[in-house]
Amino acid sequence: MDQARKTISGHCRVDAVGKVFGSADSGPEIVLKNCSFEVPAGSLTVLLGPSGCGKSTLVQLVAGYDTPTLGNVTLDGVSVTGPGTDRIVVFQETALFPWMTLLDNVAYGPIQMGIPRREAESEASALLRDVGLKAFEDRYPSQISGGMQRRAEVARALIARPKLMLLDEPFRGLDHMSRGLMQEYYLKLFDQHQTTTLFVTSEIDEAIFLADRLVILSYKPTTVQTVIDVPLPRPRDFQMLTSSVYGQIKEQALDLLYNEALKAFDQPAIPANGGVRGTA
Ligand SMILES: Nc1ncnc2c1ncn2[C@@H]1O[C@H](COP(=O)(O)OP(=O)(O)OP(=O)(O)O)[C@@H](O)[C@H]1O
Repeated sequence: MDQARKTISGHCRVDAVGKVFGSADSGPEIVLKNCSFEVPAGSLTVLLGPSGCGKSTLVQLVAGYDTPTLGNVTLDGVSVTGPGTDRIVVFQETALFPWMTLLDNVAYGPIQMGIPRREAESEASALLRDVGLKAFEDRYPSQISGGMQRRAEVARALIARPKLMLLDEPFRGLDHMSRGLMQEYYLKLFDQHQTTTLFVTSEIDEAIFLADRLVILSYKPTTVQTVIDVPLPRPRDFQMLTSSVYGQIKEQALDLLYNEALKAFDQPAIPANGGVRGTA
């Protein structure tokens, strides 16, 4: 990867965003309320919040797959009004084409954009090497493990040179050891490519280990509780999980999240009419 590709673009602002879901039948559900935070260019910013609080909803709004009810999202000062090639989302579910080899999967996007096949394949091959899959580039997705599939997906996202990478719980569902290894791998990749990243997780350890800054969310109606800078040096390794800085940040994050997680746990089921009382 040449220096020219190291970018300091991708500054994202989520400004006073609100999102209400619902229908005439179910009634309104205020999921996000006055949510504001920034993803500084070149940073790895992690959104951390209890399950169901609206993290994926925020990703959808930043990706432009959905629009806020209130507020605004900008990327490098330009309002997000729909999906664009400047943002790539990597989801938990694999989106690799099962009928293509890993090399073809990663080279697919550039070839579609008109890049000559040899050039696209050479770049795809270099990226697969970066994610530790060089020896597997002729395999099909079904012939590799779940963790390898996620790495191939990250390679496929990086080849598109997005300004902003959005990763929505990409390591969810992997076993504990694979997840830890994926985090280390991902950090190496981030240090190398420096693509501005918004990473979503509900795992505190994963969040602190990866983040330059943590954006901690409340439970619904969800807003930003606080933003915590993570001053752990890079490159990082798992030894840092025992450092005092790490311990202090974890304590702070746990304090903030515990009560919100309880709210999520205790939430009563929403009745079919969304809890709206009839007028007798
Ligand atoms: N398209 C939609 N229509 C109606 N409600 C929605 C829609 N998308 C999300 N919601 C509601 O928004 C809330 C937040 O969902 P979201 O998936 O964003 O949370 P999350 O924090 O990503 O959850 P998890 O950590 O469990 O993946 C939920 O109550 C969900 O039912």
